[in-house]
Amino acid sequence: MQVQTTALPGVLLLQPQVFQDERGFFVESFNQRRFAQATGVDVPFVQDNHSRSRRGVLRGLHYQLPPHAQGKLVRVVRGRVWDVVVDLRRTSPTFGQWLGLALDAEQHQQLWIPPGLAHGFLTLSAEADCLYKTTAYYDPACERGIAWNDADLAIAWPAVEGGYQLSAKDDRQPALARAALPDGAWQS
Ligand SMILES: Cc1cn([C@H]2C[C@H](O)[C@@H](COP(=O)(O)OP(=O)(O)O[C@H]3O[C@@H](C)C(=O)[C@@H](O)[C@H]3O)O2)c(=O)[nH]c1=O
Repeated sequence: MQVQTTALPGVLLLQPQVFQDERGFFVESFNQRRFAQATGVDVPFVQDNHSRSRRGVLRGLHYQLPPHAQGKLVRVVRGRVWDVVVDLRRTSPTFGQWLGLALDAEQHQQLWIPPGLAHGFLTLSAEADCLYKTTAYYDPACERGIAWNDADLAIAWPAVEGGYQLSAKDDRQPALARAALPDGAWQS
């Protein structure tokens, strides 16, 4: 597994080894020991999520507050998305900065997002299936969001034919400046 650091501390782009042959491919999509060795992150994952989205669907930007803050290991098994994370860790040198990158089913990349970042994605292909593991259970009471189009963040979402489609909830998320953030640690 190859590990690439990113502009946001702790956010890692992982490239697992893909075994191609005449039948198709094989990949270890998750191996706890290999993941811990490669990233230095040794955390239990407790929930696996799967969402399907049509082109133009934009989900996000989502996070959960402590004590249910989530680390997420994200991959795409069908189609292509543009994935975005925003650093919400007040003590981070990159607080308030965002990172966007493409994830797709062909390349099998995975994005490790530690607790303390908001996450979202835009579907670029006709359909996309996104799978992600989380380090804490879903907790609606701790669920929070930030506006995808917050002018201060100025996220450069790619243009998509037909425009963006959001949930009613994501249509009215607050700007980062008005978002509920903990002062202290994000780790659960
Ligand atoms: C996230 C989640 C949702 N749900 C339910 C609540 C709701 O009725 C339905 C759809 O929820 P949402 O609209 O929040 O789904 P969605 O917009 O796909 O939310 C997800 O977005 C991406 C970007 C993330 O990073 C995830 O952590 C998660 O927040 O599924 C669960 O039961 N468990 C979960 O873990």
